[in-house]
Amino acid sequence: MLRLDLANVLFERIGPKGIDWPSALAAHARRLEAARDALWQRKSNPAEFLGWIDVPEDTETLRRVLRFREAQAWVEDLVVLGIGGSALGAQAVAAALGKGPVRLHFVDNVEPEPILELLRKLEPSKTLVNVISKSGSTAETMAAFLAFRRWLEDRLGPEWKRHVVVTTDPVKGILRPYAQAEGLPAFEVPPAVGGRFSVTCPVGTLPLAFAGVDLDNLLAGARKSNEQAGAALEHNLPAQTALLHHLFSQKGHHIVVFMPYSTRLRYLPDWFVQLHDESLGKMHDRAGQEVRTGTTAVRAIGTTDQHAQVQLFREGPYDKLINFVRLLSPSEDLEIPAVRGLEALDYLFGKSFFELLDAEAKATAHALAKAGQPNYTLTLDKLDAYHLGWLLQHLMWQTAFLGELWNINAFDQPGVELGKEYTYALMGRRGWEVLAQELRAEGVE
Ligand SMILES: O=P(O)(O)OC[C@H]1O[C@](O)(CO)[C@@H](O)[C@@H]1O
Repeated sequence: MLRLDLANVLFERIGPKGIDWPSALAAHARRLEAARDALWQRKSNPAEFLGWIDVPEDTETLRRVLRFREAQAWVEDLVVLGIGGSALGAQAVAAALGKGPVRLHFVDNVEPEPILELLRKLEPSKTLVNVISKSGSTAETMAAFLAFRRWLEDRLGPEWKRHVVVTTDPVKGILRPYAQAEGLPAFEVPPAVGGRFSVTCPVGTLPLAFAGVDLDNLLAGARKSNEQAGAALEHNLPAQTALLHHLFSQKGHHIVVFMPYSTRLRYLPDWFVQLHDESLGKMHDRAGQEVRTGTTAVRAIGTTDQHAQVQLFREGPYDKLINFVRLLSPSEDLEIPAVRGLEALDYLFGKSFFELLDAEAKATAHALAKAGQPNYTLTLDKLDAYHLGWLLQHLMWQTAFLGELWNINAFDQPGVELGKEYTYALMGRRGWEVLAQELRAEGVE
C-alpha cells in the first residue's frame, strides 16, 4: 500500500498554520472532481501530453524491451546518454532496485573530466550505449553521443553498431532517421509522453531491464496509482496530495521539500524536482494571463539531511511544505550490537538499524509539527518495484492535478528555450548569427 499520513498538517497538530482537512476536501470537491474528469477525458488527445497515463498498460512494448535485453547477454556496462527526463527516472529506480550484474552509468552533463574518466574505465567490447532523447536535439546528449559513437568506432570498427541503442520520438528529430540509416536498434518515446513523465516507457524501462529491475511489477504499481487517480475523492490519493500542495501554496508555503527516509531512494528527489518544477513553474495560465505559478521543490534525504537542513526546516520561515516518504518495513535489517564500555549508548543496544531509521523519521516529523511546520508523510509498505511504480505514477498524477488546479499547462517547458538558443548562438550554430551578434552587444561572448 501507498498511504497518506496527514496528521502534521492539521490544526489539531500544528496550530494556526494547519488546515481543517474534512472541510477543505469538501470545499474543493467539485474542483478536484472536475480536474480528475478533465484529465481522464483529455488523455486520448495526443496534444494534451497525457500519454503517460496509458503507458503502464503497454505490456507489449515492455516485452520488446525485455527481449532486447535478453539478446544482449554480453553487456557488462550500460551507458545512458540523456538528461532531465531522459535520465532521472531510470537513475532513481536503478539506485533503489538495481540488482546488476550490468553496471549503469548516466552521462547527463558535458563536463569533460567525468566523461573522460568514464571512457578510460570502460571496455568498449562489453559496453552498450543507450542514447535517449525525445527531441533528438538536446545539445548535451548529442555531444555525448558524438563522443561515444567515435570512441566505439575507433575501437571496434564497423562493429560499433552493435553497441548503440537509440530511444527517441517515432518520427520527430534527427535520431530516428539516423538510427534507420545506420541500422541501429531503436525504441520509442511515445509522442504524447513528455520526458519527465517517461519513466515507465522505454526511456526508463530499457536501462532498468539491464539493471535487473522487476519491470512487470513496476508497471503494475503504476496501474494501481491510475486506479486511485480515477477514484472518488476519499480514495483519490493524488487529488488529495495535490490539494495539500495547493492549500499550503495559498498560505505562502512556496517551497516543497521532498524527503525520503532512504539512501536507496537518494535520486528520487532529483526526479521529483524536475517533474514538479518544470511542470508547475509557469508564467502564463491556459488563457494566456500572466500568473507565475509554482512552488520550488527542494531535495533532502532522511536521516542524512536532519544534520544539514532540518534546523532551517524547523526554525526558519513558514514557507515550506515538507513531504516525507517513509518505508514501513526493511528488505533486510541489521542489529546494533552492545559493546561493553559504551553503556551510554545502551538505548541502541539490541535495536535494529531500521528501528532507528523509523524512530528518526517519526521524531523529525513530530518535531517539525511542534514548531508549526506543516509536513505530511507518504508511507510505502516496503521498497520494491510495485510500490516504487505506484509512488512514481502517484507523483505524476499529483503534478497533473496541480496543473489543473492552477489552470496551467503542466506538460510544456517554454522557459528553457531561450537558454538553449543562446547556447546555439554562443557555439556558432548556423542560423544563429544574429542572436550571436545581439549577445556580443550585450556583453555575452
Ligand atoms: O529528451 P530530450 O528531448 O533530450 O530532452 C531532455 C530534457 O530537456 C527538456 O526538454 C528541457 O530541459 C526536458 O523537459 C527534457 O526532459
